[in-house]
Amino acid sequence: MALMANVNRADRMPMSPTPQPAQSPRAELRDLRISFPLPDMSTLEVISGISMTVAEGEFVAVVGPSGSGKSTILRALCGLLEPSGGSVLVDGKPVSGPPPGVGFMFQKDALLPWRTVAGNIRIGAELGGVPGDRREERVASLIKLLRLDGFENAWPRQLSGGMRQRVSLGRLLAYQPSLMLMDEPFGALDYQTKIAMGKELLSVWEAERRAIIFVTHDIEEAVALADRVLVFSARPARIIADYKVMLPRPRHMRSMRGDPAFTRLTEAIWSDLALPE
Ligand SMILES: Nc1ncnc2c1ncn2[C@@H]1O[C@H](COP(=O)(O)OP(=O)(O)OP(=O)(O)O)[C@@H](O)[C@H]1O
Repeated sequence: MALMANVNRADRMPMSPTPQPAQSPRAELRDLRISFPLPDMSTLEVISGISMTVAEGEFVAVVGPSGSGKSTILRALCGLLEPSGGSVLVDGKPVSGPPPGVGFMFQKDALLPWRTVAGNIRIGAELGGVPGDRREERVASLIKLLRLDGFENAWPRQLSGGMRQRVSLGRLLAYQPSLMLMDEPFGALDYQTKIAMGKELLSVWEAERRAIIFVTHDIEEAVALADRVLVFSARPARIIADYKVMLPRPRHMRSMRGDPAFTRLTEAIWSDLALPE
């Protein structure tokens, strides 16, 4: 494990066992192990005993090398694959199929091209069981929150990449998930749009406080957004560090980058991942 000389030790939480939040966790992995069978009859061990919890309303970012198994844990949490060992719980219940109240957002948006902006967001409200008489109100408030006013009747093909991701986020929020699984949701956007989307996500998260697991390759993005940053090792993945991000909220994307605490934490994670200068 990397040296932590530059980091306030209070920022770093004990590695084992994972601390239990006071409220019942939204999501919990207990000694999760996942292996995949390979065509030559051997097995690929991807996750080797990960334990973690995500409390209600907590924003947890996950960083780690490519292929370390970050997306795999999200797939396990949404019931898309069965663990080889350990357990996966959402709202205290073992996951054995897509759990209710869990929503996803991926790098590539999956907007329906035959539905307008409002229509795409409305799907989330429909699937999330928002009563018919409250759907339009919910859709309208999300359109406002995500600054999509004036584009309610636009088609996905008429939108920029950032706007499409804002619509995806609107659809996810309309579903009213208690746990949001986000897999590099802004990874395909240009730098400026990515920063703007981070700001957008923070403002809706600060308003709605839903639990989030946010997978990213971008260390600065992880620190800027999250309450905690988990660092995965190379495959088979273990959690090699669990940082509490002590930066105050509300966070301001630009000024925060000049904060020495921000720099110390990003540098510590760079060293954990042994990334070159
Ligand atoms: N169904 C599968 N069968 C075999 N191997 C798989 C399967 N799904 C994932 N893997 C392997 O598991 C490993 C972890 O994949 P995963 O997509 O979780 O990594 P990741 O950390 O999200 O990577 P990246 O950051 O590049 O997106 C990879 O080596 C991948 O090839």
